[in-house]
Amino acid sequence: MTVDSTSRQAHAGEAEGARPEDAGNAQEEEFRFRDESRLRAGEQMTTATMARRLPALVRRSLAMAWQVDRVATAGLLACQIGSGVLAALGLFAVTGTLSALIASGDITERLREAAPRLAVIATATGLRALLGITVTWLTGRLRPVLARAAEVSMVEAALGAEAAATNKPGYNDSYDIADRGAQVTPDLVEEAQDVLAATATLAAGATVLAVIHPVLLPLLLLACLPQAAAYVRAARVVYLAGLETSGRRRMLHKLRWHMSYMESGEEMRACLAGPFLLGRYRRLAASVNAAERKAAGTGAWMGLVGAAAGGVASAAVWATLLWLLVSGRTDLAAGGGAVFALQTATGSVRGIINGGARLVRTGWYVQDWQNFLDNAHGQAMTSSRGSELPAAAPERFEVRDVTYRYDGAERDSLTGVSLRVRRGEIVALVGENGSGKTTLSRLICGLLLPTSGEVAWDHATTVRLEPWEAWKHVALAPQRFTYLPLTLRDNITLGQGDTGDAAVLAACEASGAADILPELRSGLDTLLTSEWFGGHQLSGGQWQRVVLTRAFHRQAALLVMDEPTAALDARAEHHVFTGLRELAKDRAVLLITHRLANVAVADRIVVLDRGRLVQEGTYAQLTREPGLFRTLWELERRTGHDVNRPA
Ligand SMILES: Nc1ncnc2c1ncn2[C@@H]1O[C@H](COP(=O)(O)OP(=O)(O)OP(=O)(O)O)[C@@H](O)[C@H]1O
Repeated sequence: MTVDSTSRQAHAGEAEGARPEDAGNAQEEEFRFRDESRLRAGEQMTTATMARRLPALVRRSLAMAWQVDRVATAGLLACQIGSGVLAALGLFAVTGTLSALIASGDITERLREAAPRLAVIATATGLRALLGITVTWLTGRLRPVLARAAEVSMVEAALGAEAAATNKPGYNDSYDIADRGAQVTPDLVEEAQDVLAATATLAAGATVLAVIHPVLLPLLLLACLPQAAAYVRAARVVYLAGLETSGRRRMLHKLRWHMSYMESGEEMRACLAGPFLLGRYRRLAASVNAAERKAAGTGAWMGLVGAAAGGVASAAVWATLLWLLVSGRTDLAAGGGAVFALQTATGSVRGIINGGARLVRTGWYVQDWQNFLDNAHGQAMTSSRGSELPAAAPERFEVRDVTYRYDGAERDSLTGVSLRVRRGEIVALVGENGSGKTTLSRLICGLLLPTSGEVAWDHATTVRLEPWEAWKHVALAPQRFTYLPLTLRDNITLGQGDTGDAAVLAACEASGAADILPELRSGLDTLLTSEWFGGHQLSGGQWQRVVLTRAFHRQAALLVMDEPTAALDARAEHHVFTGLRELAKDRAVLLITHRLANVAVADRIVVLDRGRLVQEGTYAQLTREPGLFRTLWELERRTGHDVNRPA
């Protein structure tokens, strides 16, 4: 589709008779989800750079394989080396046998002389077959474990990164690319071993060839160079195309997900979004297909050129051998062995070239994975934070003149904000959409680190604290919460605080989740999802009660509730707010809500406007004095939200 025709269709929604599947924005079509910096980095990773890095990559992958399955890793190495040695023995025996058979003399005598070598050939062939089967078995055993381990290491790296890293543009894309590397880590180990085995066989062939005539081996190696270069270049083209299309492929995955899965299925149907999204999907898929087709075509051409060059070069080597024989520089008996040795060595060199090209390509992917592990998208927490332990029971959480700007954002989300909340106190954060309430709560929890200013827990700033130790003191009921496909109990405890059912049930009482329990077939042990058989699907408000239970169950010094009752019915909301004072007895509570009638429960109210703190006071003060709070509060009263809700 040309840009012109696309831009005409950009206004398809306005045109009469326009088809939704053709609707779209021309600029959007032009926007190829390209991350130029990543592409540049990919292009800089040349074959020579990769060849230099390969040994380290293979070492690291082997170390990981060793960690997850020592027996299989050692077994595979032993089998590959054994196979190489056997191939060498077999080769020596074959060339010896051929020389013996071709030599002059009595045929019975020649056969008798060849017999032990024939036995060696048979044994070596049999043993190699056995080793081949063992390699298949051990590879099948190691592959999935190694791939899973690589995936887990990525999740650990992702969790070990600053939350800010995940907000950076392109984070998910980098994760996907790295994930592809994780999937092919076992290939790296396998391909390295294949190359090793082929090298061992080549060594044997080389020894035989060197004895027959010193020119043969260098000639053979030289002849294979153009083919090797072509294969590696073809692999690089495919790799770079993968990088270039990764953003678009992610989008395809997302669109498929939204169109097919339960979560968004209803909206897709009722809003007739299907044809529109399918149209978008098809256009995007066509552009990815075109890029991949182009790369495959270029790769195939390079392969063809390489193969042709390889063919010509091999013909030259064979011609040299023929010339050696015809000119009498090599006798016929040695020539017979040379033919076989050359055949084997050529096969080995091809194996090394093919394996080597695959190894380099896999190396590029695995390098993406390693990059992610090493710097977790450039923001590993180990390099940005200290290791100080928080107080056993932090008393005071203080924000001092904090400014915060998200990565890639054009303006600050918070500017010069100061605030303090102590245990036993409820502080409410209010303000219009986008005023910075959630961002401020993330900073107080230590999830984000300030761009300037500081957040202190008692005397330690969050940047100096060991984050995982610090978060033991935080209970967070976020605005956008996570539906975990686990049992109700696991959804509440998240595997922590083994305090028994009494504590879990008390938290359920406080959040109102206790009302759900009679509906659940296995009580706390019911699986909360219908994605699998036997699971139970909760409603949106019921899920919010579960998330509140999760926060209440944690005996944390800081309780942050971001729109905790947005999905709750009036009775449940009333229940949560009447219980809040009791919960705050031993906690510092930060409450974010748009329902201003509810903030009467707070000791202090802080009002944010476009990232700045504009008012602070009690409910009584702020409802009296003119200002943003009172304006919003009056609007709420006029639209009837401020009704006294029934208990
Ligand atoms: N992950 C993010 N990456 C970039 N910018 C963000 C991110 N999250 C929030 N922002 C920006 O920061 C500003 C404040 O957002 P924040 O979510 O803190 O507001 P809020 O007051 O909690 O809004 P709401 O009432 O709608 O929940 C907004 O302009 C928003 O666009």
